[in-house]
Amino acid sequence: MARQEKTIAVAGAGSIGCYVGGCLALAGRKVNFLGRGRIVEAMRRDGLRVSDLDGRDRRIDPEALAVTDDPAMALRNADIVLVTVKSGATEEMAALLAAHARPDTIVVSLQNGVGNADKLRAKLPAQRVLAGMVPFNVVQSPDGEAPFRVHRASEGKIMVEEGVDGLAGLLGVEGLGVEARSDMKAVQWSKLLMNLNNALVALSGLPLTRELADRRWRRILAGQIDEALAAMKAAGMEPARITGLPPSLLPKLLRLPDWLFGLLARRMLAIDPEARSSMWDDLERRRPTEIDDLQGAVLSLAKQTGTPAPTIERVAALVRQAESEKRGPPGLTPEKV
Ligand SMILES: NC(=O)C1=CN([C@@H]2O[C@H](COP(=O)(O)OP(=O)(O)OC[C@H]3O[C@@H](n4cnc5c(N)ncnc54)[C@H](OP(=O)(O)O)[C@@H]3O)[C@@H](O)[C@H]2O)C=CC1
Ligand SMILES: CC(C)(CO)C(=O)C(=O)O
Repeated sequence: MARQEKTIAVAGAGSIGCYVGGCLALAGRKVNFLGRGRIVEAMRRDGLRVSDLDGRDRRIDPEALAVTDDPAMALRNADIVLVTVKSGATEEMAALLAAHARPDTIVVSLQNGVGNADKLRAKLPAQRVLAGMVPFNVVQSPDGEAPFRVHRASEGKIMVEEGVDGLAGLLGVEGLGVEARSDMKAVQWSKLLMNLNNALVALSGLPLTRELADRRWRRILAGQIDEALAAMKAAGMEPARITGLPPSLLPKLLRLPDWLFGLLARRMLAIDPEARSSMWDDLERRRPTEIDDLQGAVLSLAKQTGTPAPTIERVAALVRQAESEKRGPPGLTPEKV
């Protein structure tokens, strides 16, 4: 795949879309950002700042950015579309792609959850749709900071489904490691285990490092992971190894005393102190969360396989309550969960 001539559209210019698209644009790739509202206005006015916990801090001037809220303009000449909207907006984005993207466009879902690539496939029979997985957290600058900044707050390589020659090379640029994988379903289920923590960060309101440093929160996460692993086992599914540790050992690691966990999980804890979770971002902005696609996906599997999942059910109920109250992250203690 010849790199410089390809046009890459970012469908959903938010945290992940602006970080990934920003790294690609900085590397000289042609990038169209499709976004809306506050972020489109900010990027048009002041450009984009892209930083990371490895110390990179780079800027793109507004004149060098192709940013629009017009789907036709962003999508019609795209060779690759990276879908970076939240799960609840996937169907809407799929309809825009069906209307505006070329049949030979390759669509890559860079979303959490295990069902978004399939939702896109169902609406886009002509296009090739690949699943992807983003392991790192991205923090957006607070409202009013200029230029709008996206900061990669933890480590890890993006994984994309194999099958399109040169795709990992096209997307793998400075600040952005990309690996092609043949086992994306197993990768996504494994990421889902990590994402069971998004809700705990959202309910506590704590930064990820502080939440993970507290064994009381880790025990709740371990309980959710145990339930998810039991449901996956009953369904004959094995989550992939995407961190240094086999997924089956995660609950054991999480239940260790704080001092030992801190020692053994040093790599896992290389996280910016500002990082929280994308579900915390949603409660903070009074938006719908991805609870149905994260805890909800495990609950569906648990129901199908007849395995109990009381911890996940309770966490999901608390997130749904916070979502409907629209008062932001409720700041719960582990005892309240
Ligand atoms: N944030 C993170 O650190 C991580 C996120 N992920 C996953 O990546 C995916 C994206 O998350 P994230 O980047 O946080 O989400 P964001 O909400 O930050 O970004 C999505 C953006 O897409 C915009 N959007 C939605 N629909 C449209 C549309 N029809 N046209 C134009 N713009 C649209 C949204 O605008 P509006 O706000 O107006 O709706 C929003 O700005 C999720 O599945 C998430 O779970 C994975 C790893 C880490
Ligand atoms: C924090 C992280 C990287 C892992 O849970 C994430 O996927 C998210 O915020 O959605």
